[in-house]
This record gives sequence, structure tokens and C-alpha cells, in this order.
Amino acid sequence: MASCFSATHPHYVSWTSSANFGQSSNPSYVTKSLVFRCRKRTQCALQIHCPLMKARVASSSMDTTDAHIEENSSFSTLRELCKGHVPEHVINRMEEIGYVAPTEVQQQALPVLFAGRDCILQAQTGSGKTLAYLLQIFSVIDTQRFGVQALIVLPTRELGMQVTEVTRKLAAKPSQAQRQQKPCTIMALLDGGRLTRHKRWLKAEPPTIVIATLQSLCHMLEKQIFGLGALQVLVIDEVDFMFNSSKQVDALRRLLTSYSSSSNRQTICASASVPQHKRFLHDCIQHKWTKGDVVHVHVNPVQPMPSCLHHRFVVCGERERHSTLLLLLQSDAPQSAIVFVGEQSEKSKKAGNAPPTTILFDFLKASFLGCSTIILLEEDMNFNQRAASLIDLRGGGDFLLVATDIASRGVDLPETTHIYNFDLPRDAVNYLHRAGRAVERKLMRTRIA
Ligand SMILES: Nc1ncnc2c1ncn2[C@@H]1O[C@H](COP(=O)(O)OP(=O)(O)OP(=O)(O)O)[C@@H](O)[C@H]1O
Repeated sequence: MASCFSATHPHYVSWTSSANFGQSSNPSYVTKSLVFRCRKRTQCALQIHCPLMKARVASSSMDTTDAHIEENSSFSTLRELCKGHVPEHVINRMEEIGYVAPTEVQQQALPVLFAGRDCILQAQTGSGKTLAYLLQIFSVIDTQRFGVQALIVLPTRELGMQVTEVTRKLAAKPSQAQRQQKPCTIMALLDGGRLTRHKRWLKAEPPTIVIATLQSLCHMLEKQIFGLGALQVLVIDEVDFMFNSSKQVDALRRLLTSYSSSSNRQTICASASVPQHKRFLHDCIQHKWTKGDVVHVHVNPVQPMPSCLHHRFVVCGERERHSTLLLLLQSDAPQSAIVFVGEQSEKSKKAGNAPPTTILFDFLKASFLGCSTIILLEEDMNFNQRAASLIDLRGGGDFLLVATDIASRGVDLPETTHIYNFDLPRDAVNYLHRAGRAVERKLMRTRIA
């Protein structure tokens, strides 16, 4: 048996199976029902769904009492919130871009961040965590000083490019009066970039802000191309993903303790999911990844997934998965959608099989006529192809993206209306991040209104 389930976005939650229909306003109830129903069917589904259940139980025990959060609901605009902390030209730029009213996480986190506290920032996908930590960075950097003052570390090149774009927009040229000041320089040090050019730049004059993936960053730090002696703010975005990745965790630990010291910098960790957050906070203090008085800003802890999502699942036979997905796409006629496919196993690679992403991509290109722009994004593509896919996606217009989990973390594709999990996510956390790709712009619209 195989399952294909989808998350779409109207203002209620429902689920369907080949045998039953149901409705609920509580996503965790949906998860429970899904587990229960699949458990009755096959062992295979049971194995797949058990982690979902565990994560649901873990999330239901969360509370916010582990850290004092400074309540400050009196700021109705970001300008008021940032006044006296963030330079005027950045505030002006922020308003020009359209960031006027703060989101909930910005309301709660910015006073804590401006007070210089280390912070674990946990809030729903698309809630505006990036802007919160960027505003803090702009509040502390001094462009007259030499050295890298802020470092943002993220798991993928795609997310790195996105955060770099927002940072550059905010840092745009200061006003006439501030022209005498040196501009804020920003470097994207991402896997697949031209490291020789970066090396020359770093040696000549280190940029004020570096946005990096771990591999490229650690390469530069190990070769002592630059140091973190002047570092004031270190941000680890998608922190749970980074700590869970066997490829990244050692380098991340070195970055947090050996290359710079938590007592000399402000450390901000961000994610929509921090499983076992009390344990994580304990580890942060114990291993000196952060200072001892680190704050856990946890927005909306009882509802880790936005309530505007509509969830459903479809159970079908293994051989009918492609045709079932096609039928769903034809009946939903999504404006823009992402179809998540699992990574190819090593065994399948060794056997010389085509990757499941490519098989599905070719199938949809040949059979789905509802969308002219069908795009592929996966780890095994080279960096130029990956960049080209992102440019196509952001070029406007409708799209159908066939992707691995490379697109599940942080990537902001505001036009996305539907998410299809062609292969089941590994666990509830993975489901939450995949589903979260469909909500960002809609949530913002609601909040601003
Ligand atoms: N105050 C604001 N007003 C309007 N739009 C905003 C505001 N803050 C952020 N946004 C927009 O909301 C979208 C989502 O923001 P962002 O990517 O920071 O979310 P996130 O919390 O980091 O999500 P994820 O957990 O998926 O990484 C972006 O398009 C961003 O430009």
C-alpha cells in the first residue's frame, strides 16, 4: 500500500480516505485519525505514521513557562517597535518593501532581541522570523568597524539566496545625510558559489554580514581566510534541521563553541519546529552554545501548524500512485503547487534506477496539461540548474514544482496554493514544514488586514 496525501489551504481542516470522509478544526486530530486509519490497514503504513504520533504527543506537552517572554502588545507598527534600535534608513526601506505592521513573532521577539538576549525563536512557518532576526542584526552592526559582525547560517543554498535577497533589500543605500557612512556589505557564502572570488574579498575587506551554508563557511574558517573575532550576532536558521543532519552537526558544534564564544556574541536560533525544546535549551546552556539566560520565544505553542490549512489524504495502491496524483491535480486545478517526493535510496542509486523525482517529473510533463511550467528541484541537480529552477519559480505565473525536501525548509514561494506529499514525510515535523510552504503570503495578508 502507498499513500498520497495533500495539504491545501481553505479555512477549515478536513481529511478524506478512499473509504471515509471526515472533518476537524484540529490538525493534531487529523494526524491522530490518519495514524489510526493507516494502522488498521498495513504494517508499512503503521511504520510510516508512528513518528507522526510521537511528535504530536511531544508538541501537545509544550508550554511557554520555561522562559520569561517580555509581553509588549502596545506596538501597532514595526516603526514604533524598531525606533531607537534600528537605523532610520533601514526602517524606511522596510516600509517601502511593505513591512509595516509587525507579525506576532516580531511583536514578541524584537523587544527580547533588542535587549541583547540570546534567543530560541520558534513560530509557525511563514510567520516572519527572518525579518525579526535581520532587524536585530541591523540594530547592532556598525559599518565603520572592521570585520564580520553578523553571521547567518542556514541549511541550503536556496534558503541562503532568499535570505540574502531580503538582507540586501533592507540594507539598500542610506539617505543623503548618512551617505558619509560606509555602506553595509553583505556576502552570500553558499555551497556551489565561486569560493576563489569570495576568498579575495574576505581577505581584502571582510563584509559586515555573511550569509552562509555550513560547508563553505567552515572551509573558510578552517583555512583562516577570515575570523569571527568581531562577531556580534550569530543566527542559526532551521536550527533543528541542522542539528538533525549527520552531515552538518559536527561543523555546527564547532562553529558554536570553537570558532567564536557565546559570551562574546548574541546567539539566535530560529525554526518553526524545535522538538523537545526544553532539552534543547538545556543543551544550549550546558554546551555553551548560548548564554545561560537564553530566552525561548515560542509563539502559538498549542497550534504549531496554521489553522487555515485544509488537510486530506488519499489511500491507493502502489501502482496507482501516479494516476491518483494526476486525478487529484486535475480535480483541484491548483494555481501553483509543490509535489514532494522522497529522496532516492542508495540501494536504488546503485541499481542504476532513475530517481523517483525524475520519473514523476517526466510523467507529469507528458500527462498533466493543467500547468505549462513544470519545474524540478532536487539535491542531485548541479547548482546552476537549481538556481535556474528557482528563477523560473520566482518569475511569476503558475507553476507545478516537483521537489525533494530541499524545498521544504524556509523557501518562500508565496504563490503556492497546494502541497502534495507524493511520498509521505518522515515525521510530523517534516509534514509541518512541507505544508507550511502553502501559507506564507496568505497568513501575512490576514495579519496585515
Ligand atoms: N511584518 C511583515 N509584514 C508583511 N510581510 C511580512 C512581514 N514579515 C515577514 N513578511 C513576509 O512573510 C513571508 C514569510 O516570512 P519568513 O520567510 O520570514 O517566514 P519564516 O517565519 O522564516 O518561515 P519559515 O519557518 O518557513 O522559514 C515573506 O514573504 C516575508 O517577506
